[in-house]
Amino acid sequence: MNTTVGAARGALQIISLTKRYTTGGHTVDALDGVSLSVPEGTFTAVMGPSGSGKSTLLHCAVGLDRPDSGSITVDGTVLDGLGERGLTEFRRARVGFVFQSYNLVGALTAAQNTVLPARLAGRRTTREEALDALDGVGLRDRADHRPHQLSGGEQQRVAIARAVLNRPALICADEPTGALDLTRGRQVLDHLRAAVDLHGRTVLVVTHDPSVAARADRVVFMADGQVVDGIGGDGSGRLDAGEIAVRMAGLEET
Ligand SMILES: Nc1ncnc2c1ncn2[C@@H]1O[C@H](COP(=O)(O)OP(=O)(O)OP(=O)(O)O)[C@@H](O)[C@H]1O
Repeated sequence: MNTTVGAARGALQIISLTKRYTTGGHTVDALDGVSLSVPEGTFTAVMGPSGSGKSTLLHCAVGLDRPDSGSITVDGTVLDGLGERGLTEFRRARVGFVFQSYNLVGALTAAQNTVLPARLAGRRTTREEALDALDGVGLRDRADHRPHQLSGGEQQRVAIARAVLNRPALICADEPTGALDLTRGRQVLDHLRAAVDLHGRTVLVVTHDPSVAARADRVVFMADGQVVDGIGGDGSGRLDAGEIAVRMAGLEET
């Protein structure tokens, strides 16, 4: 089944993506014909049972992994034919990461980490720019701290400042609040929301948490490597965490 959710044009367009893993004679269709369009300036959450293909989808969308077939376009850049070097340049210039496994460089200060992707992409940056970005996540006074001197939540906020400063076409987050307490998790979501509402960024978040998904404009549900359901995205206002939890429970039962 191919399911297309959302508008025809967008910051991210995924068409008929497939990805199969074969390990020790065992085959898994991690992505089984996923089509998804994420409009610019929106916040989309991806939910689904464990093993449904969420991380694989996110990794393919940002060029960290390659699908077996299908097409991915991010803000006009078609990833399909890009070589390793092209993909690396694409990631540096066009995507902001808030991933647990793609975190801050330990030897650099918060300010240096914040401007790192922009510098790697060849853009000149100033300390003032870094301080402004850190100010946006309430961490201006921590600019000269190194990651080990920051809490987990503060590190996530530096990752968000970094993601926003680089002006990427797409900000992707994998369980951005997973390791955080309620208050810090809420702050991280406030900052991601502000990146969309104040800076017009496009955000894609994978989460298991209905209250996190409820902060999105739209929730896309996956099961068995396919997009099987969606909620929101029609501009009708706040999503309801209870409704999201009910849909998730339905997927986990099947
Ligand atoms: N490198 C790999 N080798 C073999 N199988 C893999 C690999 N990566 C993922 N898979 C399999 O592909 C399927 C989808 O995995 P994926 O990590 O995308 O799911 P997920 O929805 O993100 O799960 P979770 O919520 O548990 O993180 C799973 O069955 C998983 O075991």
